[in-house]
Amino acid sequence: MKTLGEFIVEKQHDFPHATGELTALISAIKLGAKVIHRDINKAGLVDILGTSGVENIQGEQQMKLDLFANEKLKSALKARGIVAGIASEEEDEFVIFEGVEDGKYVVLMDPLDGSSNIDVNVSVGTIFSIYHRITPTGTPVTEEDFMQPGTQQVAAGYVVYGSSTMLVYTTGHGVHAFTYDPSLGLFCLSQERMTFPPQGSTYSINEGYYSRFPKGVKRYIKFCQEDDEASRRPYTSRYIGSLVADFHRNLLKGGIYLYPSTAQYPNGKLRLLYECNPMAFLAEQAGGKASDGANRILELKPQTIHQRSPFFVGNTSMVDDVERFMRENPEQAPR
Ligand SMILES: O=P(O)(O)OC[C@H]1O[C@](O)(COP(=O)(O)O)[C@@H](O)[C@@H]1O
Ligand SMILES: [Mg+2]
Ligand SMILES: [Mg+2]
Repeated sequence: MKTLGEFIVEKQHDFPHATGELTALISAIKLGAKVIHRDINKAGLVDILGTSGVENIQGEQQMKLDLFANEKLKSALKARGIVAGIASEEEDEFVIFEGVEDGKYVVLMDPLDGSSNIDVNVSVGTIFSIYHRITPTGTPVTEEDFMQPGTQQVAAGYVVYGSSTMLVYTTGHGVHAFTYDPSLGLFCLSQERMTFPPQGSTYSINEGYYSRFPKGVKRYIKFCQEDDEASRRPYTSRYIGSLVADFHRNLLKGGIYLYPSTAQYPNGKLRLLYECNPMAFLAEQAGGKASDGANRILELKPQTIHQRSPFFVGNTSMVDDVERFMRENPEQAPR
């Protein structure tokens, strides 16, 4: 049995100039995940369910668990003295860590993904994306440090709080999964070098919004539901409503997750910097693909911290199919 700590130290050989700081950074996220796991597991017994009564800059109600997870991860990351600043779904602006101007890294995070599932005991997650800062150390980070394309990510990953709690990450050398053993307080290696199965047959989209989807997406959904044994259609429809949980299932079983532009979200719902980019890095490292319907997610040039993007991620052939239907049916989502 190999723990996450041992595995990361072992993998430092992948980086000739490794200093151990990235190892320390991921272990800070690991600590935050343990604390969140502990309270999520007894959510009904502690006061972390329900809304906080406060709205974030995106106009969304912040759940108590959103704020709890944000605080725990923020303090764990700051305490390590290597992260100079963070950006988070739950922070209106990027946060400069005072006194850590020498930190080489910045972290972007979705502290609690799948907020609509918090109160109903359905799997939720945490998503993280790590970059080297581009402004000089010894100075406070600036917005520039967070506006890097996804191709510049040093590492990315997620934690899924489900029937078991798992941490899945990549540093550009494959995708590896660790399962949390609460009796030992350790994340232990459960899958190394994960890849999408050759063919997928599950599609994950909120079909309740069908009438609001672009024509190309509507055509793709019909394609998924047609009978064609050779291509394993009709596909199965599965939608948990937590990106992390839907992605994790599709990574294991083969499939595609879709959140297109809609009338309500003309630029898509998911946030490029701390949802799309990290999942896209993982998907590509697992032999899959991530697109906004036409472009590679990782090459998109960020403009703002909380910008949204249409998001299609999963088996390469399935994302290719969506892109083809979008090209053949260029009509946008009805306004
Ligand atoms: O309820 P909808 O519109 O289908 O949206 C569900 C999607 O929104 C999200 O909940 C957005 O993430 P947050 O919960 O972190 O805001 C995704 O996890 C999920 O896939
Ligand atoms: Mg999210
Ligand atoms: Mg969230």
